[in-house]
Amino acid sequence: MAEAVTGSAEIGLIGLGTMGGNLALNIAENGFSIAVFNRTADKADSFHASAGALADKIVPTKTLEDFVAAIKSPRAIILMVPAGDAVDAQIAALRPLLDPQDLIIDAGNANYHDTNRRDEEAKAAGARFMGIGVSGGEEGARFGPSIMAGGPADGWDQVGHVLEAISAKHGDVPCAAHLGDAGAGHLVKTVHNGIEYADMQMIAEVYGVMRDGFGMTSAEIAEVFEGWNGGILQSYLIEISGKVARATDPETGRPMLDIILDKAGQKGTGRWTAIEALMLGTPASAIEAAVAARNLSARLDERKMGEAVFGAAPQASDKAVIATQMLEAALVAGKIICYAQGFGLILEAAKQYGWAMPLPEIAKIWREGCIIRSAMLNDMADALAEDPSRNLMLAPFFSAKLSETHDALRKVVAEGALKGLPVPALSAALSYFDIMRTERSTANMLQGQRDFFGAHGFERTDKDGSGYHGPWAMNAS
Ligand SMILES: NC(=O)C1=CN([C@@H]2O[C@H](COP(=O)(O)OP(=O)(O)OC[C@H]3O[C@@H](n4cnc5c(N)ncnc54)[C@H](OP(=O)(O)O)[C@@H]3O)[C@@H](O)[C@H]2O)C=CC1
Ligand SMILES: O=C(CO)[C@H](O)[C@H](O)COP(=O)(O)O
Repeated sequence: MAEAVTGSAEIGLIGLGTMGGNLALNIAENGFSIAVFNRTADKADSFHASAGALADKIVPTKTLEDFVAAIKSPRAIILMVPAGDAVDAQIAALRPLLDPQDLIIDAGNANYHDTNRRDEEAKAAGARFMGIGVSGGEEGARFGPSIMAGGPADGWDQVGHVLEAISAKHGDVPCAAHLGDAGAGHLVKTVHNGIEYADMQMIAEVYGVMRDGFGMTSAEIAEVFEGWNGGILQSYLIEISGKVARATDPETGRPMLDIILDKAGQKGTGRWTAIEALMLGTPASAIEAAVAARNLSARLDERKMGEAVFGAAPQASDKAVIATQMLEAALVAGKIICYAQGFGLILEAAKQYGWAMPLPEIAKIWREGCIIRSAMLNDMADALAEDPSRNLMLAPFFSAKLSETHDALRKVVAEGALKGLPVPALSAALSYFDIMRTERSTANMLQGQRDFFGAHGFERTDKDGSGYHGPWAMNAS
């Protein structure tokens, strides 16, 4: 175990990559002295040397022992390394050097089940651990991310003021909050990313209708996104979609979008969201469709073979039938539905773990700094404050918006189906909407089938109770 206080740095950070380096500069710029350490140890010195006026606030260290010794006790140490084994290995290397009251904070994109486990392991060892989700990419980390914290309340008491200071601000309200115990912060970050996947996918789908259906150029599409960003869809993702569509390749002079290969990467958080939704039995079909679309995009060779066998599907779509205003309305509907699914998933997980998850607070800390920041989150915060357990699409503001836009969503999905323009996330959102407004669904047939082949029993519409069987029991084969 380490000796008592030797250092003066107010906080420590391990992992000077894209996120960690920028977060460390942000912390220093906000007036907190910070000790830094990196696996490739020389990076700490080069980072320090390139920190300019902020160098005074940064203590570079080359061994874990020196790093730990440089931090004021009780220590708070942020890890910004890749999720999984790297986090466990870093914790294992640090613990023997720390005092029990010291706090390790995993600020990477962890699977919240890992965070729950690490929290239990820390508690069993009499130590303290927090998991915080940080969103905003490189620029957010440097100038103000959205921060979703989970872990012991005394951990938040120790570092909350630093996290609030470095976070993005909505007006003067920090986009950082303590959301619950253990993995609560990482769960919320994961769902944030799941929503991010769906939002991005739906934007890509309407881009596809404009490109392949309407035959619009990238510049024309950029103009549409730029226009939408001045309206109800105002958001970081619409804004950057306009910028991506507007950009030209410096090498060839061609639109960037014509140069970028159509194979989407993924680091796993969208998939974690979809898996979690399935495990918790809560519908997140728009998010699942977005994950599946990324998986399909990666199968470029198979897609080429498919095109060779069946011919390219997209056919021209009549702009008079599907105007760009209709695409905008379809995106509004899809967006409301994917957020309804995301917040529903958070609510379900919170129930399972007994976390008093503050849903309106989550919408508030997503208003700035993070990748899914948008004007609509303000209205979502208000709607969730009215009733956090109600499906978001039933809140009066959003039910009115959906009533105005679901017809456009249907027309876009129908046109996509007719013209071979894939719109899987918008289509999943539409099916969710249709199912969620149908009192009498078709699951009576499923129950009949289950009872027929497995005597699973069903409930009746005309009597109370369960475990009823149909007249087919003797005939089943
Ligand atoms: N990039 C983004 O937009 C966002 C990323 N995140 C999350 O932040 C975390 C860091 O991501 P990012 O900064 O982009 O990643 P980078 O690849 O830029 O940096 C990774 C850092 O972790 C260190 N590292 C890698 N492997 C190990 C290991 N086994 N043990 C100790 N240190 C290790 C690297 O050290 P070395 O220099 O030696 O390689 C480097 O400092 C991830 O969890 C990521 O998911 C969260 C939000 C946004
Ligand atoms: O957390 C993030 C943004 O919020 C990261 O940028 C994340 O890497 C994005 O996910 P993916 O790489 O799977 O697209």
